[in-house]
Amino acid sequence: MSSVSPSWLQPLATPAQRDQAYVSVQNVHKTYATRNGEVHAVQHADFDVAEGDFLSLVGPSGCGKSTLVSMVGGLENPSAGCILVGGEPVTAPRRDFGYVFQDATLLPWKSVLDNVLFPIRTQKRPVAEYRGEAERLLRATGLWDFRDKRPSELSGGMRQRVAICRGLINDPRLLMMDEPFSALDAITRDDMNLMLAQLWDQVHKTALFITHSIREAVYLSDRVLVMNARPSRIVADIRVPFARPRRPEMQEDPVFNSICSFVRETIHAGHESRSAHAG
Ligand SMILES: Nc1ncnc2c1ncn2[C@@H]1O[C@H](COP(=O)(O)OP(=O)(O)OP(=O)(O)O)[C@@H](O)[C@H]1O
Repeated sequence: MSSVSPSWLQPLATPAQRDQAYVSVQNVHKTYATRNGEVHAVQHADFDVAEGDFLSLVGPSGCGKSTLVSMVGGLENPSAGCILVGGEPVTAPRRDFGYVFQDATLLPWKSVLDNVLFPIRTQKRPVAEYRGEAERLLRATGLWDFRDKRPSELSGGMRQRVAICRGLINDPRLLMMDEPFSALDAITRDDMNLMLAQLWDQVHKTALFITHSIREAVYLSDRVLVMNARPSRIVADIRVPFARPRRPEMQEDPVFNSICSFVRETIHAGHESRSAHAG
């Protein structure tokens, strides 16, 4: 790697910008007590996310990505440190959050449309008022013609699209997506990436996205945080220098490929230094 930092590589943790942050993760740690002792899942996570940014977390398996995003989403509590979203401490899941997980977990007896509207029903909001939004989302993701189908009649990619529509139906200010495409084949995954990039041009939401695919992270994101293997830390912060709308040709650009190489090398360097420690 060159010793001159490229312009897309940002300094780590810039607290001076904290006032403008929408999501603020402040020196967060998470330790799990297990039968075999303590597991330090996340250590010293300290970063902010501006409103409207699509931010991806990449890093080796087990480095704490899901734990970190679960804490931001109020599904887990930090052992130390604090997380603010919109200036409010996060202590539990919130109505203005949306979630999409690796497994779409759709209700098998409900139609596509009813699955998308399900959070509205559980939150006891007036379903009729959200039908227009459900239609808009289903059209934007190419699912409108399948609105009356059951999940078992859909492909894996279609089920994940339903899960994304469901995550967006209540117009969340923050959407968390934990490896939503990891169970899909490579061709479907490419299609999902194009679909999500186009959807983001319309919805402009703040998003936290976890993926093992470096190219997917760089293609979809405004910003990519690279995490090291445990004890996990954020080791690189990249501002992806491509305007929206994102075009598939972006993936042929030398800068795109330089960023992907940098992320890969950074992750591998963490692995190597850990192996050296272990030895
Ligand atoms: N509920 C839990 N109890 C005990 N340990 C846990 C728990 N949840 C996660 N861990 C541990 O915390 C560490 C971080 O897990 P986490 O799932 O956050 O990593 P990850 O980076 O998302 O992994 P992957 O990429 O494989 O999904 C792992 O060592 C994991 O075994």
